[in-house]
Amino acid sequence: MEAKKPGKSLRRLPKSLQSLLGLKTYLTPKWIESVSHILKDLPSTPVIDTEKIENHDSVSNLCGDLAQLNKYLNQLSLQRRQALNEFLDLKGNIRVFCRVRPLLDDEIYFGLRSIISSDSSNLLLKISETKSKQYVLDRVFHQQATQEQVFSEIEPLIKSALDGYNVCILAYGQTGTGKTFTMEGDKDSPGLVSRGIKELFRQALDSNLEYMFTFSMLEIYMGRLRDLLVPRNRNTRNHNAPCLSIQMDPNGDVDIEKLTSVKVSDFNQVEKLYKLGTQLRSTASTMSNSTSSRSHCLTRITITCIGENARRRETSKMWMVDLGGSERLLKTQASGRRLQEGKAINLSLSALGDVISALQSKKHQHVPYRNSKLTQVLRDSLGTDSKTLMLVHVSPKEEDLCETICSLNFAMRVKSVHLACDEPADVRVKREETMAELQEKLKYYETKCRIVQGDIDMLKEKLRRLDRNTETSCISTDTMQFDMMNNAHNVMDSTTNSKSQPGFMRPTFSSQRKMGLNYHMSATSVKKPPMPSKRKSSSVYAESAGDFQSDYGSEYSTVTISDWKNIVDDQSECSQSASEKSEIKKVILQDSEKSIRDSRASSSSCESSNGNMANWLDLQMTKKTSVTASGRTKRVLAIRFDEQNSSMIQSKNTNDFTKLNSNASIQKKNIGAADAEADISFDKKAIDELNSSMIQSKTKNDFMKLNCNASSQKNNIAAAAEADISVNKKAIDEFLYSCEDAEIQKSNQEQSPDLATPVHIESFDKPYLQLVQSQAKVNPIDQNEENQNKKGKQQQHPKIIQILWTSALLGLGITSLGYEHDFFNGLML
Ligand SMILES: Nc1ncnc2c1ncn2[C@@H]1O[C@H](COP(=O)(O)OP(=O)(O)OP(=O)(O)O)[C@@H](O)[C@H]1O
Repeated sequence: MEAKKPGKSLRRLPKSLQSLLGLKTYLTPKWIESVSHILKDLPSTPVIDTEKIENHDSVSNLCGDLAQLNKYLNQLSLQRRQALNEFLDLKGNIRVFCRVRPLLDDEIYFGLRSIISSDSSNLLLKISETKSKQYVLDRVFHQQATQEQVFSEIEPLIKSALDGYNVCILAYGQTGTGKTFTMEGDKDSPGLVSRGIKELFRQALDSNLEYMFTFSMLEIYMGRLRDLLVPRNRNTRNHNAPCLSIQMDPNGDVDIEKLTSVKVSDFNQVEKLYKLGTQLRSTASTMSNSTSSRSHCLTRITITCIGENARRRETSKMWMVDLGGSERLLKTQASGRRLQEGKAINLSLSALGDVISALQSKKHQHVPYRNSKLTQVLRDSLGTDSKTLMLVHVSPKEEDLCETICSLNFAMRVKSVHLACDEPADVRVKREETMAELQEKLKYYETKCRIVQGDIDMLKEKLRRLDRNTETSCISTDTMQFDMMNNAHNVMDSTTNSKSQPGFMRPTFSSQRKMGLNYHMSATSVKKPPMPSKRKSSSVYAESAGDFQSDYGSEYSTVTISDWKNIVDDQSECSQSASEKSEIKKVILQDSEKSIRDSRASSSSCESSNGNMANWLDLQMTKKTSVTASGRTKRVLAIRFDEQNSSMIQSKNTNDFTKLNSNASIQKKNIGAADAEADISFDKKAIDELNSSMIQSKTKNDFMKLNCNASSQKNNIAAAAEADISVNKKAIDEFLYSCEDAEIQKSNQEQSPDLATPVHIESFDKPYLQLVQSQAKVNPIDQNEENQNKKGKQQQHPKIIQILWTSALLGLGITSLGYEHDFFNGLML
């Protein structure tokens, strides 16, 4: 059989024997002499596992390269960011686009003709047969422009949002001109919200940084802010829903109290939430539009970059706003509630125009944010330090001419001053040249970033492969040694009178009794190497939720969106996915809410940490009283654990891998540590730990690779265990048969009190030999490992090592028990 390379344990042998000699006062001179002989015969230099060393060499080289590349990538990213920011500054931080709605089928049917013609930045409006008016905008999308084309102009803003800028995209226009179509889109042509968020996740994945996203949705209906991620009763949703309030935090950031924020990690999660939110939005049939939006719908995604200081802000926001339709109230002949709604929308749109105009002119000291809830909410995302895009929608119909002129006048009011006709031609040319240069730079940096990122990924892959190899060889060698020692440990377990001693050196139970040492032995006294503490399954989220809990003295209830879907609007739409229990809502309730809830006799399920949706909905309906409470409350939604797993499968995160990898190495070390106090069952625990740490991971690659590591470890451990079991059994057998002297194994002493007295091998009769062998067979650890992996590969130790070890063990046992004889001499080869 092929001899296995000597590993860690053999290298440690001299050291162990040296420390053995340190106990010479307790040992007989003959024993010392024998051990000294063994030492002399040992190779003077430690045996080196060259394969492992080579690996480590390459690993350290690769790590060095990786660090350099990461540094370079960070520099490139910074330069890219600067170029982008300059580019957007030149383009204007507040830009105004115009989109012309195509004539709809019924309009074509009735022979209506468009009064608008356009090119990329000019719009010509036919006012009469003889008169036209021209408008110059940052960009004009003609009637046939697709959603993709519109989105392509928005893309740079997504990058800015990831770079830490607040971004605000607003769809403005007369009712029925296609604002909702642009933002929401339909099944075949999704709108800007879906595309924007998808792109956000894509770019986040491509970058070498780690991001955290949360999703929120609210509407401003008649001056009231309402959470669109909180279900409301269908009949009362427009009137009795709780109203959120706006606060400014000390940094000047807007904070909307009680607004639900859902942590999201992929687009699918966002899509579900967005669909739910839009279903709750207030709409009604008007003369202009059968499903007219009667409120402003604001979708927010917050982006937090973990461990990156070079961003503009630690947490940035991207707002995507579908504004309510502007309308001439006289024309719509609205009355009652529709009239009130129309007035509220027009007032807030006018306030928005004032704010943007003030920001654009840069002459105003005062920006009138406080004039409407809309501008208060968007305050920190409309300023000079943010990127704003206003998409003005117009109708091509002649009958809408007045509204179109109003909308375009609004666009002129808010559009960038530098694009006005009064910009001198030479200034304009210069600006355009600089922009073109910056665009080139941007392209260069982006390509370079991609190439470097590719190199980094390649190096990481190499590292993983090397690491796996190292791990495998480490485990297969060390575990084998470890098991061997473990068997020795079974033979001669010990107390901890000298922790620095190898386990096998410690006195046996009976010898301690003989020596009168205070000895307590129990199964639990066997020490295990330290285990990494088990983390909660819903890692980051649970932690943050815990913080909220302590901050606000509140408690959670949990609601699944499937329940929610069943209760909230549109049964038919929701039923399709009603069985998907995808998200868990973790809501932190304030004390007032809690007391209301507690007082409800039937709310037992709500009181548990996993309250059901019906109770939660009930709670929403009783909130009329609770919203007046002064205490601050946060609502937080978390994605269900299995959903997180699926999302982590889709994400790529190098930090996680490193963390997990280091976890894995800890485990590996623990597994590999040839400590006689450990046992094989620890390996199984270590694997469980490793598996649990994998579950906490957020990345597919890491998950897969770690899984692969874990299984290879499992296999290795099982294989090594099996090999060792057989090797050890064989060694014991051989030793027992070939040597004339031996001591009874400690395990036998413990398990058979009548055998506790040491017995010479001379006195071994056949039944005793059978007993020793059967002990080895019934050793539960061995049995377990054998059952675990019967197909594991057999591994061999050089016979000499086995004899040396066993000699040392038995020698110590015998001498410490006071038996002196020459058996060592017989062992010397
Ligand atoms: N670019 C477009 N291509 C095709 N259809 C469009 C386009 N823009 C709008 N429409 C259609 O016009 C109709 C009205 O559009 P939409 O509801 O989006 O208008 P709106 O501005 O949101 O109205 P409101 O302010 O009342 O909510 C819808 O049927 C929509 O499908």
